[in-house]
Order: sequence, then structure tokens, then C-alpha cells
Amino acid sequence: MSPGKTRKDLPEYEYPKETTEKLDYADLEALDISKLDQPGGIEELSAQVLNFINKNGFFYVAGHGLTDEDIRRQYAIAEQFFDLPLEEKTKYLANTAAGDFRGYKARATGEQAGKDNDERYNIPKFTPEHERPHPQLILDHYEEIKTFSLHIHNQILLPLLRIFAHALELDTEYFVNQHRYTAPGLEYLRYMKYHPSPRPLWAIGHTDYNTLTFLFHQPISGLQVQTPLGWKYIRSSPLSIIVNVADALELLSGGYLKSTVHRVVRPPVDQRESARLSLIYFARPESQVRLERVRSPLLERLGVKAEGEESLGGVTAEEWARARIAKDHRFRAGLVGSREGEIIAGVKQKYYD
Ligand SMILES: O=C(O)CCC(=O)C(=O)O
Ligand SMILES: [Fe+2]
Repeated sequence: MSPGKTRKDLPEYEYPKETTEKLDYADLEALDISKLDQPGGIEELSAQVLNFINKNGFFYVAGHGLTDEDIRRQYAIAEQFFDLPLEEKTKYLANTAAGDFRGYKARATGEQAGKDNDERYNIPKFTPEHERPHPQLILDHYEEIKTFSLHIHNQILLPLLRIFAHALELDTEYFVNQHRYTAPGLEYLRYMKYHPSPRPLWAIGHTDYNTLTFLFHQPISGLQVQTPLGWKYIRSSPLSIIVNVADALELLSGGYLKSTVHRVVRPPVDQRESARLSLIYFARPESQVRLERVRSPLLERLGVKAEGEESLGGVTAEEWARARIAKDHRFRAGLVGSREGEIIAGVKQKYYD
């Protein structure tokens, strides 16, 4: 992404050590998106997608153009961010009660402390819609964070959307046209820190509510995917990005592409004392995109039709995400004792321990 010059304004981020424990890993495929530029590349990649995507909505992306240094720079910024005093971070609180995840989410304290041991800072798209105050640390690295985010959107998300559209026999630009960077829509880069905790489950099993989620390398094990054979760990490697299909893409594909159920568990014994940083990009459709099944020749031939899709026909990407974020807020804040059932338009949320 960037010319490989060494920047000395922040302490370098070094990855923690890998675990020596033998874990049960999911077997995931890697899509090398650099092949898209080659003749026959999109045909090959979409055939590969069709081969695995029904079995598992998690996969790796290789050939993505980000260097190890680019990624570690983002972790270096994240690490410094979480070291800021709490009163500084809480000046930038996200309004999660209103379903808005931009800004800072603290970890829970008091009676709720047992429920939530992670802090987050969500940095939205760099468009006028999302101009907002940030701590000086973020402003000092604004251009770098922007370049990193734009690279993910333009050089990784859009190529993948072209591959998915091709696989569904749609116009190659079909999904791209629902993800214009400058259009209103809340996608964001997330810095996340889990503090060591004896809780066995650090993030309850869930699906994400966006299009695709990009998880960057993090050697502290804990991320797991639900499979027909039970929960399996996701192996992380410095060379590839972990990607998962999320709700919006599931709804747009009438349930053909599956929003993956995943969770984060307490790391293995030899990594227990370390905090776990996550660097994640949540790509979302534009706010006004209706989450209804596309007219895809492939889906028509297969007779794909999702449960409850009639009632969801009018729901937009923004309404869906706000409803889910606000619901999550009520649970974390202890306003509801157990998970509520309905998300929106009668669609029930499922939780998976
Ligand atoms: O931290 C991780 O590895 C995954 C976090 C996650 O699933 C989420 O924030 O939606
Ligand atoms: Fe998630």
C-alpha cells in the first residue's frame, strides 16, 4: 500500500507469540484476488467461491496488496489509542443506544462488568457525512488511517463484490453499485481490545450485520466459527485477511450466501495473560439499499428463497444495522436481562453459545 519507509513516530507493534497448544482449526480456502487482473481470473475465482461458500462463509483473502508493515502500523495506533486515559476516550462515546457505532465503546463496569471485557473505537468512512471529533492521536494519523481504509474498500471489498456478483450471474458491478464509498452508509474500521478475563466466552456466538467483515492477523487465538461438526478455531496468518459473509449479503442472496456464526472464546493457557487486539473492517451496503433478494439467474434456477423474506422486503441496510446495534446496546447496558427475540420486521435474532 505505502512506500516501505519506516515511520518512527509510534512504538512499533510486535505481534504476541503464537500458542503452542494444538487447536481444532476450520479448514478454509484462500481467494487470491490478485488473479482478477489475469485473463479468466474472475471465472476461476467465482467458481472457487461457488465451491466453498455454501459450506462455510469464512475464507481467506490473499494477494490483497497490504503489507505486514501497513497492518502493524494500524495495530500500533490502536495500542496507543487504548492506552489513552479513560476520560479522554469517553469524550468520543458512540451513541449505541441509537444504533450508531461510530466512536468509542468502553468495557462494562459495575454490575455489568462480567458481561463485556472489550473496548472498541470505530472509525467511519472518510466522507463529509461522518466528519466528527477524534482524539489527537487519531488526527495525527488521519491520512494513514484513511489510506488504509480506502485500500480495503477499493482494492479488497470491490474486487470481492465483483467475484460474488459474477458467481450469482449478475452484472459484475451489481453489488459494487450498492457500495459506493461516497454514498451515505455506515461502514467502519474498528480497533478493538479484549482485556484478559476468566470468562470462557468473550464474545457470544453471533452473525455480523454488514456485507463482509475483514479480520486482520492476530495471533492470540480465540475466534471460532460454528460448523456442522461444532465450533472450530480460525487460524490467523500474517499473509492473509480473514473474511466472513455477514447478514446483508445473506439477505441480498436470499440466504444462499450464509452469514457466519462466530464467537470469541478465552485464549489458550499460554496466551491468557495477554490482551487481545483486533483490527477489523466492516463493509456495509449504502444506507438506503433494501435487503431483498437479487434477481439472480443462479438463485432462480436453484429456487432459493429465504425464510421471512417477504416481511423484510422493505428493510434497508441502515434500518437493519441500527436495530441490531441498539439491541446489542440494551443487552450490554443491562436494560434487558436476556436477549430479546425480534430484530425488525418480525425477524428473530438467534444467539449461539
Ligand atoms: O475479535 C474478533 O476476532 C472478532 C470480533 C467480532 O466477531 C465482532 O466484533 O463482530
Ligand atoms: Fe463478529
